[in-house]
Amino acid sequence: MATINFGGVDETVITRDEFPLAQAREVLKDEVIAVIGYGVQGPGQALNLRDNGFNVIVGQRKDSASWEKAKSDGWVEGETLFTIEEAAERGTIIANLLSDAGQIAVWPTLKERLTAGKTLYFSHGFGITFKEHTSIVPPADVDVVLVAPKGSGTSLRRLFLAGGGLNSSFAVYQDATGKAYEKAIALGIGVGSGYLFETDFRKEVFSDLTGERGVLMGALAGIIEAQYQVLRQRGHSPSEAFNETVEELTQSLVPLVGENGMDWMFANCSVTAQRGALDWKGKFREATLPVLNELYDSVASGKEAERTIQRGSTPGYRKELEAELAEIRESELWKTGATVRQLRSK
Ligand SMILES: NC(=O)c1ccc[n+]([C@@H]2O[C@H](COP(=O)([O-])OP(=O)(O)OC[C@H]3O[C@@H](n4cnc5c(N)ncnc54)[C@H](O)[C@@H]3O)[C@@H](O)[C@H]2O)c1
Ligand SMILES: CC(C)(O)[C@@H](O)C(=O)O
Ligand SMILES: [Mg+2]
Ligand SMILES: [Mg+2]
Repeated sequence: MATINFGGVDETVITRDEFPLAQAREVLKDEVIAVIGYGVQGPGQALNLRDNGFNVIVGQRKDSASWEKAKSDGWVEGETLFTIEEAAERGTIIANLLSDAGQIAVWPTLKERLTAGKTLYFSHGFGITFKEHTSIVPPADVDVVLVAPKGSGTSLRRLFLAGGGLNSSFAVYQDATGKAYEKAIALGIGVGSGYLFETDFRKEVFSDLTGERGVLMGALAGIIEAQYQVLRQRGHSPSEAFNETVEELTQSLVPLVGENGMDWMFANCSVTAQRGALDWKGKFREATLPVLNELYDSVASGKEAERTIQRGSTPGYRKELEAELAEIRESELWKTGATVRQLRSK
């Protein structure tokens, strides 16, 4: 463990230097990690764990698209790929990577197989924190831990294959064996984390739901739509509106922010741009602060969880979701994006 100063605040974090892969393998050498669910996080975590030398099996609904995907990723039926019931039976660490709404329906199946000394693992504090809505209450004699990669399962796998790691938070909710803490860290290293920072289940879910509804996804998509609309309504072409709103953001400026911070990105743009951005930044902050506070309140009150569960448990919801995504894909903005992406290689 290392104490690192983050902008003036000391935090204890774990990196692969302090907790190398060999140590993680030693901690988990007698464990069978059953990754339940093979959607987005499932493949990323299961494949990274497998390639890192851990004993991993996958549990998935048979004859689903994800079952076929698991087979094409090299998981073998009857050897490393099982039904959810059988994988949970065989696993000593049950990694619950079903969708958050799906976890409710499958919970009785998992609970029955969580015998004393096993570990229940999550990548989100959702099920435990919102137990009034999910009824997920683990038996007292199992360890309950969390490792939440801060990014898509796709990125977790891509970064791993490129020799890097995605930062993750980790938490222990219940330590029945006295070893939950080291197991959580070992799992975090095993799934391919960059550095690990500690949290608790409640803070993880509150921050995660806020982040994805806010700057990371919801606010980003909303502000892009708004600016594109303004430029189009003021007579600019799709190319001009898209390049000034999205293409430059993703291809030029945000990578600069990632490399060296916001001020460095500013410093690498014209003085004209810097003056304007500095003058307008505050207005955007003040305009969005009330919305972000409203969002946090909605998360903290359980309203967001309730809606996620209610929508996610509605039959046919996946189709509705796909229709909403198709509406975005088919909009002028994002159709322009598709054309612009094709032109990148020209
Ligand atoms: N998607 C991400 O990149 C990401 C990132 C960090 C954390 N997480 C967390 O990881 C967990 C898994 O998320 P995900 O996005 O990979 O899930 P997902 O939506 O891709 O679904 C995962 C699997 O759940 C299965 N499933 C859903 N409902 C089911 C049911 N009723 N019965 C049986 N199987 C069912 C699906 O077949 C799928 O294989 C969640 O807790 C999520 O919040 C996800
Ligand atoms: C990848 C995200 C947005 O960070 C994750 O939180 C999710 O729910 O998929
Ligand atoms: Mg999330
Ligand atoms: Mg997240």
